[in-house]
Amino acid sequence: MTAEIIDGRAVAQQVREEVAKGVAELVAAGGTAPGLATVLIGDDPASEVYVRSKRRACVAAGMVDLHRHLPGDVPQHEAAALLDELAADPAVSGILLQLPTPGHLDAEALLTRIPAEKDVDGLTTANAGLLAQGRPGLRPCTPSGVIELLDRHGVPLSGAHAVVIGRSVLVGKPMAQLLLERNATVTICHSRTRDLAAECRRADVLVVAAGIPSLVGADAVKPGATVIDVGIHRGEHGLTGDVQYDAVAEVAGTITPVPGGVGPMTIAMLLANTLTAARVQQSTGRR
Ligand SMILES: Nc1nc2c(c(=O)[nH]1)N[C@@H](CN(C=O)c1ccc(C(=O)N[C@@H](CCC(=O)O)C(=O)O)cc1)CN2
Repeated sequence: MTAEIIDGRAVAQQVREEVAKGVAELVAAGGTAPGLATVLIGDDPASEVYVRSKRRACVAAGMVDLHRHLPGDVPQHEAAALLDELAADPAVSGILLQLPTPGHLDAEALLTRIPAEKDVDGLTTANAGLLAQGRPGLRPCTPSGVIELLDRHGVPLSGAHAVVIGRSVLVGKPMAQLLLERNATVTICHSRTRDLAAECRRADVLVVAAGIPSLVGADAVKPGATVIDVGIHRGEHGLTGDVQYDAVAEVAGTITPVPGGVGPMTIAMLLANTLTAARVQQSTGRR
């Protein structure tokens, strides 16, 4: 059996077109084009690539690019002051602090400067709390992109057994909560999980966000399962994920590739969140 491949680039393009339409409608109705402030600190090459893609996507969707770049040795109080300035600026609908930040900075403390309604990355304590309580809020981009991929491919979640490998604040924990919100039975696995392969074999939907190249092989996948690979690793053979793609594609029913799977959805969902944030701010007169 060879798995159906989920084309993340195609779904991301659909989402981006829908967002562009939403922006045009907002402006036609007398609103203001959403403004996205990406904040990049330092010159990590991968972060530069991601932020450039976010800025291009933002402009292509009809939004205003309000990017800010700080030097890698910026003191904590200056980075915090920039976020405070963006938080107070009515032209800024959404703020995104690109992660990771340089080691001398306390990224968690910086995130607290972002108001929940402008937190288009869904990473503040306020939005994480709303998600944990099952209340509306801005959701982290990568896990909400995974849900979008599953929905648009008709993968049933209610009553399904979902296994998430990874417990990061960026992906694993919110992923598990979003799956729970959709009535999946969710198991979270991590580095101390005993017999990882046995846990994974119980999954109808397996989301791998471990950050370990080729961690999941065919022995860990139930025949016909949906396998979503969130990992991304740069090696001599190009980009690879946390899943042994060729072997797992022989067992799974549906699978995401790397590249071209979850990655493009991260940027598409950032745009969707920015439009949502702008709509809420403009409808409540906060802008
Ligand atoms: N503040 C944030 N920081 C980081 C996040 C995030 O969601 N918010 N996620 C990652 C990196 N990331 C976005 O920032 C990201 C990763 C991958 C992709 C992507 O499109 N990947 C492509 C391959 C692109 C390439 O050639 O490198 C793919 O998988 O097809 C987009 C965004 C960490 N930091």
